[in-house]
Amino acid sequence: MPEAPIVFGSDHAGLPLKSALLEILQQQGIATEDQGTHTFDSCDYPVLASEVCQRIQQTRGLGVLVCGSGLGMSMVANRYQGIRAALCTNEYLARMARLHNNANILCLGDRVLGIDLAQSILETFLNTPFEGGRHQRRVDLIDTLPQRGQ
Ligand SMILES: O=C(CO)[C@H](O)[C@H](O)[C@H](O)COP(=O)(O)O
Repeated sequence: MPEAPIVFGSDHAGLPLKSALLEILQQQGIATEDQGTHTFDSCDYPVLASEVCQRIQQTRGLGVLVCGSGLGMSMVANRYQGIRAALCTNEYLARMARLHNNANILCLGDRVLGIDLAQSILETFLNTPFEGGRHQRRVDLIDTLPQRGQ
C-alpha cells in the first residue's frame, strides 16, 4: 500500500461513487485526500482532473478520478506530464495498469460501475505493484516519444 495519501477527485456525476470509495478506504485506515467536487451542482471535469493531477505531480502517489463514464477524466489526466491515467472497468485492467503501465491515476465511471465492482477494481489497483524490467523502458518512452513528435 502506498505511503502518500490517495488523492480523489470527481465531477458531480462521479460524486456518489467517489464518496462511497472514500468511506471504504477511510474505514480501512488508508489516508485519503478529496480535491472535490463536494456538491451535486453541475461542474466541469477538466477542472477537477487538473487539481488531482497537479497534486499527484507533487506527492508522486496514486490518485482516483471519477466522472460519469470515466472517459473525460482520463482524457484530461493523460495530458499532464508524468501522469499515466487508466480507465478501468474490471480487475484485470486495474492489475495490468499497475503491473505493466505503472499507472498512477485510476479513472472510474460512476454511471458504468456498481460500488462492489468499483471497490474491487480500486483495491486491485492499490495493491498491485509495478513490475518494472522491460516495462520501465516502455513507460519511459511514454513521456519521451510524443515530445520528439514520433
Ligand atoms: O466526461 C464525461 C464524459 O466523458 C463524464 O462522464 C461527465 O461526468 C459527464 O459528461 C457529465 O454529464 P452531465 O450530463 O453534465 O451530468
